[in-house]
Amino acid sequence: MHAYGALLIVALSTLLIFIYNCSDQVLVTRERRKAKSREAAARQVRETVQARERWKIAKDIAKKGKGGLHDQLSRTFSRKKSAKSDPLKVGTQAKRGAGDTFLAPMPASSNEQQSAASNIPNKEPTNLTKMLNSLENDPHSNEGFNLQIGDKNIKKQMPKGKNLHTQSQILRYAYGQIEKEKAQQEKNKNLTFSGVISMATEGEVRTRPVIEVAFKDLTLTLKGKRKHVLRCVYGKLMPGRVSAVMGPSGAGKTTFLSALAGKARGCTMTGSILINGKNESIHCYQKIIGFVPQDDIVHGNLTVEENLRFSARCRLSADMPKPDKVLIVERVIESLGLQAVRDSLVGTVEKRGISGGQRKRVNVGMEMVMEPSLLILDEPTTGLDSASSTLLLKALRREALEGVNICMVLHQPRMFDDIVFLAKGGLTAYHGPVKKVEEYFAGIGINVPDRVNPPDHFIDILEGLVKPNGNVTHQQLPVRWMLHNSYPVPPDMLHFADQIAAASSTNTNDPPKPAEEVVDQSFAGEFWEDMKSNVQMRRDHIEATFLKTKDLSNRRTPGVARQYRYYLGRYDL
Ligand SMILES: Nc1ncnc2c1ncn2[C@@H]1O[C@H](COP(=O)(O)OP(=O)(O)OP(=O)(O)O)[C@@H](O)[C@H]1O
Repeated sequence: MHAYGALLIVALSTLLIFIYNCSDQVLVTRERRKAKSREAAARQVRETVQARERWKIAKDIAKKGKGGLHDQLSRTFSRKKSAKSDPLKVGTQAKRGAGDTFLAPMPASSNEQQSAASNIPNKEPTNLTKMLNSLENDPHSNEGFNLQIGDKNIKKQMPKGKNLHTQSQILRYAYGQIEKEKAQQEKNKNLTFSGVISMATEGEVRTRPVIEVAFKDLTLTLKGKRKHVLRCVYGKLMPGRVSAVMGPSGAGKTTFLSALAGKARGCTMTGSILINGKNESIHCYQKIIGFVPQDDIVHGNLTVEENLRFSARCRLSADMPKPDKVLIVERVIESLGLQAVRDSLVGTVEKRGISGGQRKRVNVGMEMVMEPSLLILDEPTTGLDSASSTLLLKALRREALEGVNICMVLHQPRMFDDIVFLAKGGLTAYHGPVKKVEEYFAGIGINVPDRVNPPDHFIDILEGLVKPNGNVTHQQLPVRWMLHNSYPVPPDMLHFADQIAAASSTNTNDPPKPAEEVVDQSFAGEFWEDMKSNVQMRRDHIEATFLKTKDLSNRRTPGVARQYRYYLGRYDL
């Protein structure tokens, strides 16, 4: 009996060791098979596209040939006909009958032109096109994208997932769509921004709900410490535009993004954030807000594709067909240039995976695949080389073309529409279109020297590294912005307003007073305040994690049980 038991244990252990050692091999083989089927699908789609191209060229040639023959015959017949019809001296064009088929093409009368035009389907510009035209002409216009959250058209505009079941069918569908989009892009190269959108909207492009974020007198104060980390911020982030937040280190850029995303912890927030003009909590839209923090959000033990697919399956609408989810993931892989490493493990500290730059792109991709309406990114290009950051910014630009509102902290000044300059203390020094930033600073006497990048120069001034010329001091810049926009100036900053007024009248410059008085506290008082702020921070965290807010995003994501199933079935397509 004992011998049998021991034998059974040994057999089971051997089996387990065998399974453990073979599991890697099984997974590798499975990955290889998947890669093969993907390559086959891509090849098939490419061949179809090439065949279609060849067919189009042949059709054009045939058409030209037919046109030549048609013209020749037309000339012959029209000579005979005109000789016959000359005596009748038909001044105006007679009605064309069946026998006139071979008549040479004649200039159509205006009536005919009109009727011909009326036969062409009348392509009225869509709402999105109209809006983008107006946005191009007036970037400050309050007219946003017209599609609102809760719009019933959103579902209608979704691409039909078709009844695709097998992996190769789904992949062929995804690659086919991507090839189509590439061809469209190639065609649209010379079009303007609104031209591209109008082409896109006339096709079968899905439109996302839009989020416009306006903030008024937004102030964040550290609980217990009464220190402002963000102060009196006014402005608006528009859908379809890329906004960059810039400023010196410690100015409060990350804090600003966290406040926008509803993730600011340990702070008391005053002022208001309006979503699409309504005073609603940003938490109600969490399902359609993407947030890429500075730290990694990727799973090191999954491959690039698995990470993206897992995020898409858990965060896209549960009603969306699987092929459409695959298409979205493929599109993101393509636009972030991750094709070459799609099957590579992301990696952990112990196990080396993809490079740091690729990892950063996967982080961004994790949020792009959930098709956000508001995408917030904290330094997405940090650590990337120039080519990779250009690629990433281009991918984000394409997202903006779909109406996504993008706001990110950037250090490299390029490829964005609006800019927010934060000065130390979380105060705004400028917020508006990038085109007008130089004009604004020149208006207050700050000119950019030759061969210096304007945003770099302004950040150096805000940091206090470069002294601005004239009577301006870097501490005055936020108050100058408040006065420029007639925003109320906080009482403890009024002396800056007085300095500015005095400087403009007498050209004198008083030494700046300290912005905030430092209150000396006893050890016991400091200890008590620290304790209080720690408890409040914990309470904030628990509230944010466990308290449910009303969802207004109009997206029904899979429940926890289903997400867990996706997690367990990570190798499933
Ligand atoms: N919850 C918090 N608790 C304590 N201090 C905080 C908190 N949030 C923000 N701060 C402080 O606010 C200031 C601004 O921080 P933030 O991370 O927003 O700066 P930043 O502009 O993003 O800087 P960097 O460019 O260096 O990342 C810092 O001094 C930071 O210590």
